[in-house]
Amino acid sequence: MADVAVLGAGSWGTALAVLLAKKGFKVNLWGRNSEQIDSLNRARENLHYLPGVVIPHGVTATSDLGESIDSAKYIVLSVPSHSIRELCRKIVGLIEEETVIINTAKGLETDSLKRLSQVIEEELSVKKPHIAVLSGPSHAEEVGRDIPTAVVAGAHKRQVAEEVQDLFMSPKFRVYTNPDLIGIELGGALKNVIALGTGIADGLGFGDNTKAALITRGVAEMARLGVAAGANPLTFAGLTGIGDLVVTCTSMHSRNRRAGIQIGQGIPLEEVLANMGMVVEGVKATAAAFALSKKYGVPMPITTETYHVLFENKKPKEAVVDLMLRMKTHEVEEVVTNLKW
Ligand SMILES: NC(=O)c1ccc[n+]([C@@H]2O[C@H](COP(=O)([O-])OP(=O)(O)OC[C@H]3O[C@@H](n4cnc5c(N)ncnc54)[C@H](O)[C@@H]3O)[C@@H](O)[C@H]2O)c1
Ligand SMILES: O=P(O)(O)OC[C@H](O)CO
Repeated sequence: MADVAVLGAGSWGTALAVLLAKKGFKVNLWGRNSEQIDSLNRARENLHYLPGVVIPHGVTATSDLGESIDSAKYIVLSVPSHSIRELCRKIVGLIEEETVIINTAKGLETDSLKRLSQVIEEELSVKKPHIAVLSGPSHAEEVGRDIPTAVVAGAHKRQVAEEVQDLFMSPKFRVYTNPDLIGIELGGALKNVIALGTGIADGLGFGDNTKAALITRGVAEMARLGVAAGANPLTFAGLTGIGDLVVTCTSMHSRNRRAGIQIGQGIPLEEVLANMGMVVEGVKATAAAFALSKKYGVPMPITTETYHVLFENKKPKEAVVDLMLRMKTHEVEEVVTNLKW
């Protein structure tokens, strides 16, 4: 019997499986592609998604979903956000009431605009498992190589968040807890939108001033939407807000930033996505965030301009001019801080 089943054998699922196996847990890693799974078991390395990281023998990879779950108490979801609902429908008959489902995907459901924990809760409602999220600044390439990293576990119940904290916590992987699921999940999804925008600015050849402006004004619009949706604004000042923004907007590991750079250089979106070979969550998240900003009546200028560039063929340079010259305003918003002149 496995202790943990990690569903999704891409970069993140593999890195988390490696981390848990190094802690001594028996881990089953499920991937839908049987050839890739066979290769992973043979080479003890995920050659496409996480090259150079040795997979310990505590990890057993399989393409059989039922076999992977194997009565595991903890199930980690590490597939792209657009496939979370479909995966939950497949596992609902395989889990127990006391199972802990830990979502690690960062995104929103594009049609319903729901957060992923809401999607999971809906699909698994007959079993009522415990649901948690794990999020924060954490590139698989670094976690797989034991580079010190700090993230956040969130859940409605403190005891569940603390269980997840204990499960993952290691000398190289520090886990905090936070009850603010709305803030954690919106932070994880929206930072990818700002990273695309920041990448576009890099692709246009702009500098560090531009990046600092986009990161800082990015967290302002993320928090503004978060507050309207019921989040704690302070969550956006934490690891799942500014922390994940910094790592995604500055690192060459980030697929969202790299995709943005290419778009800024004039390469069409379809071509960029076709060549990436990995998920670029920020593209779908941009459409969802743009719709949420309208739904809540919250201005999100960077998200809006990123949406125009990605989906309406607006020239990135024009988007920058429109951002710079939009209606002048003051910096600190009452909605976030209650500070008034
Ligand atoms: N890579 C990271 O550093 C990192 C860190 C934190 C969170 N995340 C999040 O984890 C999630 C997964 O990202 P990733 O980096 O592992 O992506 P990836 O592109 O590296 O791998 C995705 C994996 O999911 C599989 N997959 C795709 N569609 C599927 C479907 N419909 N059903 C089942 N499997 C499917 C692919 O075959 C692949 O194995 C994303 O939401 C991402 O934002 C990634
Ligand atoms: O490679 P990205 O842009 O999907 O970012 C990966 C992680 O979310 C960073 O925390």
